[in-house]
Amino acid sequence: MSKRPRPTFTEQEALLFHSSGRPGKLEIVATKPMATQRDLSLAYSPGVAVPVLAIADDPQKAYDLTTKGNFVAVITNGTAILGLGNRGALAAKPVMEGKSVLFKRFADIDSIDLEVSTEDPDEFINCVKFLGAGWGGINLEDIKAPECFIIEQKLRELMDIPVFHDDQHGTAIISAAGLINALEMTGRDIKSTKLVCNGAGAAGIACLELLRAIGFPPNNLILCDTKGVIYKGRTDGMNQWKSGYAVETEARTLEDALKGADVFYGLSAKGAVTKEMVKSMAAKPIIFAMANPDPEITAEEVAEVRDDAIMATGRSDYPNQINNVLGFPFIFRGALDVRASTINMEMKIAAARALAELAREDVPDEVAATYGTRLKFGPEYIIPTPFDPRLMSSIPPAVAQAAMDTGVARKPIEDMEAYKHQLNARRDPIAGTLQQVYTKLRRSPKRVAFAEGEEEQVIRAAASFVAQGLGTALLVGREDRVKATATEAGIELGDGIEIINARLSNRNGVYINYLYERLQRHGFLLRDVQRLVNTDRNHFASLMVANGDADAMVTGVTRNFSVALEDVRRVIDPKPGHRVIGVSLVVARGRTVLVADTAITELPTGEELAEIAIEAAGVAKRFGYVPRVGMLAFSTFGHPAGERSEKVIEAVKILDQRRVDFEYEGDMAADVALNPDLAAAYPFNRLSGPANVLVMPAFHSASISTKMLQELGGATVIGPLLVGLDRPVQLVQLGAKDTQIVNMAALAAFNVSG
Ligand SMILES: NC(=O)C1=CN([C@@H]2O[C@H](COP(=O)(O)OP(=O)(O)OC[C@H]3O[C@@H](n4cnc5c(N)ncnc54)[C@H](OP(=O)(O)O)[C@@H]3O)[C@@H](O)[C@H]2O)C=CC1
Ligand SMILES: CC(=O)C(=O)O
Ligand SMILES: [Mg+2]
Repeated sequence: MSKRPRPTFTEQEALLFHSSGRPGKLEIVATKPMATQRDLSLAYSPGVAVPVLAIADDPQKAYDLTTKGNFVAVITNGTAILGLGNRGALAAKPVMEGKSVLFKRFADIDSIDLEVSTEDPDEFINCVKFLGAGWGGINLEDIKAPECFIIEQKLRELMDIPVFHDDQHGTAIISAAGLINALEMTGRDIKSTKLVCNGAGAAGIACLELLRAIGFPPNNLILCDTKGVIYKGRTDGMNQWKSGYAVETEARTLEDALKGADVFYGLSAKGAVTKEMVKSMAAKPIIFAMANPDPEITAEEVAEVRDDAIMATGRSDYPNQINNVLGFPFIFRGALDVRASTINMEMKIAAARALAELAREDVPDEVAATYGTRLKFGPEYIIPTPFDPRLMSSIPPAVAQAAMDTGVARKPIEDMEAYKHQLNARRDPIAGTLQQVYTKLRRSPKRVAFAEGEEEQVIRAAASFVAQGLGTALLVGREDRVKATATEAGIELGDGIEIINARLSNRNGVYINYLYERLQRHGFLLRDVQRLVNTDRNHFASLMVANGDADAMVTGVTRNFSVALEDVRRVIDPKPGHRVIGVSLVVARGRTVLVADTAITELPTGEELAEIAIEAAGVAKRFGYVPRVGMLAFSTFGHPAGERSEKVIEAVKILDQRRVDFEYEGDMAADVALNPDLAAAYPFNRLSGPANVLVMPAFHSASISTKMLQELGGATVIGPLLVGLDRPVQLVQLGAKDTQIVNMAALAAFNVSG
């Protein structure tokens, strides 16, 4: 089996990720203006009394007047944190925060984590039942068996919102989906397939419950725990839930049970299965080793002893990730959207079937771009990945439909097609965009020169670039300095990082000749050029790229953008027939737009604005978008008239003449370009939807608007990306942090300007 490169990270990086900036992973943002006295009077007393009385009168109104309908609480007591066991409620908080941000990231669900510090089920139940009315649903998490069964069952009885223990049902749904496909691929029938599940806790028991519900004969399902096989008559380490799955069998150990078995489900702990056991399984065995963070047996170990296995783990860095992240955001999305009172078995089966179905479908272009390759239904692709954008439009409708069919939907969906469109609009596209860049690089790693190689954050970025399998990092700097900084900061300089000292490099002769040729008629003496090559890292790194010694370059941490760009431009020209511009990716409220020119031309002419539009549309295409370019001004279609708008009008005429192959329109104000309701006043507008590329009338408006969006609008801004140079170079902002540098290095290596 082929292995994807592992996006490894160090323990230090994991801690820094969580502690940097605002500690933790979540913040709460107001959705209504809180600016004036009137706003406050409406948000709080006295205005808030009106919705209070409305809800007191009709509790269902809480869905319309509060966050309830889009709000899920992730609740734990920390007794079974991943496969790490009982580590206490507080230690579970990073996992629960993680789950909350995944709800938001994948399904636009707002969520809060709650850590309840008790191991007593009754105390836990009491706590949750009194708190729960304000939420649309409850995701119980990492609570150990058997207490989790008591807690969930009781809360389901007491509450009229979905209470869903994700380790039980989420895992059961995702693994069932993968299994349905693996069975089909290996020509097996559900009625005669023998499955062994190691782990008789929350996840293991629920998985078998779902398998029975989809048609597995109970006698073909063998369950094991730390004491071995759960057979009829066993008394040691038993409870009523395990008893429900006890079978008549001679097998007493996992080793006995796996002899000749078709399927292994691992929901226990790292390393619980040996290669010998895998060897003893039936032909074409199906092995789902799902313990986190490390599986029962690794894909490599299985590959050593079998070449006919279908292998899946809970990890994102190998093919076939069977992890509940594929389910919970989308299952709750569907349940919340019909205001379901519960998540029942029919909804779970519908989710599993929809997920299995999705992996069999042809992968459309947009998804292929996200994966970096066109995956095909087969042993290494039995289940979609969490980044598959189709999950959002296929799982929630299936869950919602099943809720409606079984009478638990309090607000049935009237138009399913319209609902699917709404779901698509809720997706956050930028993560997919960056994911696509990273995936492509992993398949075709590049050599990237990090010009400011002695800076701590640059060394950190280089180490991360290499560890993520994106390529080789060439740190330009003095070896002793780089090493001393790395040691002091606790960064390991492993394979894949090369330190290149400009002064000692054997390429200097070549670089000096190259640069002298370019600069000799621009007032530079040979001595000046020698000094630049030997002592200036931007010149040196640019020369590496220009002479094919590096594929791409990143710089800018220690120098102003314009100064760094000047250095680079001495070495590298614009690509013939292209214009150098800056494009920023602005991500806000689930929408990504490209803004140009955010870096170079101060007051572009009409001709220059047209060229900027062409370059920016090219970048949009490289990212997999179909460009719709809004040529922005303070005017909309000639009103009010003004000198800058005339340039924009001229640019549109030039684009008309050039018959470019993308949609563009203007002059138009930003709100008309982005808001279809406002655009409706101009029926002749040629854009088929809201603009996704905004060409600003001048550098100042581009720079000011993106920076304001970042500071005031909560937008994430990536860039400006330098576009139109003959070689891939990216400049980060002065003082950029390591993650920003890695992103820019990756974007440089990906070569956004094509
Ligand atoms: N991939 C995914 O999406 C998910 C994976 N998981 C993983 O499943 C595992 C169990 O989680 P969960 O069910 O919540 O935990 P629980 O604590 O509820 O259950 C753990 C079960 O595993 C058994 N067990 C532990 N170690 C071994 C071992 N070495 N050999 C055999 N049995 C063992 C325990 O046996 P006993 O009863 O004898 O104590 C118990 O039955 C974890 O590793 C977790 O990360 C869970 C949810 C989702
Ligand atoms: C993924 C998950 O929920 C677990 O391992 O517990
Ligand atoms: Mg869990």
